[in-house]
Amino acid sequence: MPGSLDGTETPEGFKSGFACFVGRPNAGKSTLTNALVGTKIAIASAKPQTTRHAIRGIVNRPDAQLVLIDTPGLHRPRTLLGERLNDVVRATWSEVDTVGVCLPADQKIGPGDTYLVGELAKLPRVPALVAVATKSDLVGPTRMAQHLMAIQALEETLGITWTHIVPVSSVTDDQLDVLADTLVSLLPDGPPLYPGGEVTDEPEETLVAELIRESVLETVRDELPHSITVAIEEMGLREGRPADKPLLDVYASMIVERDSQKGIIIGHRGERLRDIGEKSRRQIEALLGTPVYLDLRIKVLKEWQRNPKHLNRLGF
Ligand SMILES: Nc1nc2c(ncn2[C@@H]2O[C@H](COP(=O)(O)OP(=O)(O)OP(=O)(O)O)[C@@H](O)[C@H]2O)c(=O)[nH]1
Repeated sequence: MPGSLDGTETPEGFKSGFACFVGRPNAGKSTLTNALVGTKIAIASAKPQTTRHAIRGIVNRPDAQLVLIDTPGLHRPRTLLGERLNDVVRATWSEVDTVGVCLPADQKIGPGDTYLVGELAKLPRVPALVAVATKSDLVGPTRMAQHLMAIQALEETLGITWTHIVPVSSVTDDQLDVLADTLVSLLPDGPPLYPGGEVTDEPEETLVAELIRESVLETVRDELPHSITVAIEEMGLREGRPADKPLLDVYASMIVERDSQKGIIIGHRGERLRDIGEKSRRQIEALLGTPVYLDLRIKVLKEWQRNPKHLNRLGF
């Protein structure tokens, strides 16, 4: 008996399953996820390694439901955080039906890419691999042809098989439909895994923390390395408000490693901190559709990336 979506029967031949995009930092994974899902969920930014959580977007079509998981990048592990992230990545890879390996067309295939694909090849159960030549708008046909040949050549050097190789651009919407069809074709038959129009099953607190982190990175640009994380201390609707005038209280901490970084975030006379707070608040309101009171603080947790106690508290 097929499952039902909004009370209607699942059509014959309906497909559903999971996919994730992998690739070096800045390969265009988040942008591609957003372009396919059509809602901003994963966090895209010009800075590498902004995606730390497995954020899912759902592509709902009349013939299929494709659940996209946005994993953090695989690192050559140097810190405990790096190792934990790699475990998360491998666990995700083992659960999906297909992995889209994003190889940006404006960059030569490098050691980072071969390392990544090599790691995929080592999994006990290798998912269907689709090579996605991202950012096709940035190159001409000659460069694209070279790139596609280099991608093809990985089959022999790494002992893998691409089920498909698809060039796409998330910016000009080039071939996104082809990619969606390709990924859907690799899913098993089955009813929708998530009924209704949900686009994410990530807890709201995680999304809110990611939005704040994005605002910080946008505001401080190149002055702050990636040693910042955001923790939601408390989040809830304020009691005693009339039902038509809800207010969401959010108490959040931005966690940095050094006092000097705290100064960078605060800025001259606290201007930056105010900017970050304002930007974050507007984004959270847009995401959740509720007015927000945001209490944003900065904490210095020395060397949090290396300390297991801190990592556990932060959910890594
Ligand atoms: N021209 C062009 N730029 C793109 C395209 N896709 C992504 N970008 C840009 O490339 C940069 C990185 O994109 P992201 O989607 O954040 O990359 P990512 O792979 O998720 O990056 P990490 O989170 O660091 O792993 C951003 O500045 C995007 O705007 C594309 O199709 N064309």
